[in-house]
Amino acid sequence: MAFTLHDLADTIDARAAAGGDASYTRKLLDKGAEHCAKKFGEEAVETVIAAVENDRTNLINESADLLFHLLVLLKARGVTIQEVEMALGQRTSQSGLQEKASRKSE
Ligand SMILES: N=c1c2ncn([C@@H]3O[C@H](COP(=O)(O)OP(=O)(O)OP(=O)(O)O)[C@@H](O)[C@H]3O)c2ncn1[C@@H]1O[C@H](COP(=O)(O)O)[C@@H](O)[C@H]1O
Repeated sequence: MAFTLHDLADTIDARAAAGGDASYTRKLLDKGAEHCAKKFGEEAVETVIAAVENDRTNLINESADLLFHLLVLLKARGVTIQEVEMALGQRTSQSGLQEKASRKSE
């Protein structure tokens, strides 16, 4: 069976609950949400560079780093992947352009 973001989120939950610091995830979380956000930003920039350079292998690897750091950031702020999926699910009844227009009128 394919490895999913839910599997990764479960691993991150387990690392957060475990004692000690022999874990990169735990190290990030112990440094706080602001540090996790900074790391996510760095990975986003590296992903952008890979995309602009049209480096397919790097784009895949940087995207994996980016998604891992997003899940750690969500964990640091107490947001679950299910909540993000719910937000995406609520958008399926309208197009991206409609969703953008509705935000402008708020
Ligand atoms: N998917 C990942 C994953 N992707 C990227 N990374 C780490 O993210 C870091 C990003 O690279 P950088 O060069 O930006 O970071 P760095 O210079 O090493 O780190 P800093 O000292 O700057 O924080 C690397 O150290 C990668 O190993 C990950 N670390 C862990 N996971 C997953 O999380 C699981 C739990 O990992 P641990 O918490 O380490 O047990 C692992 O089994 C993996 O499935």
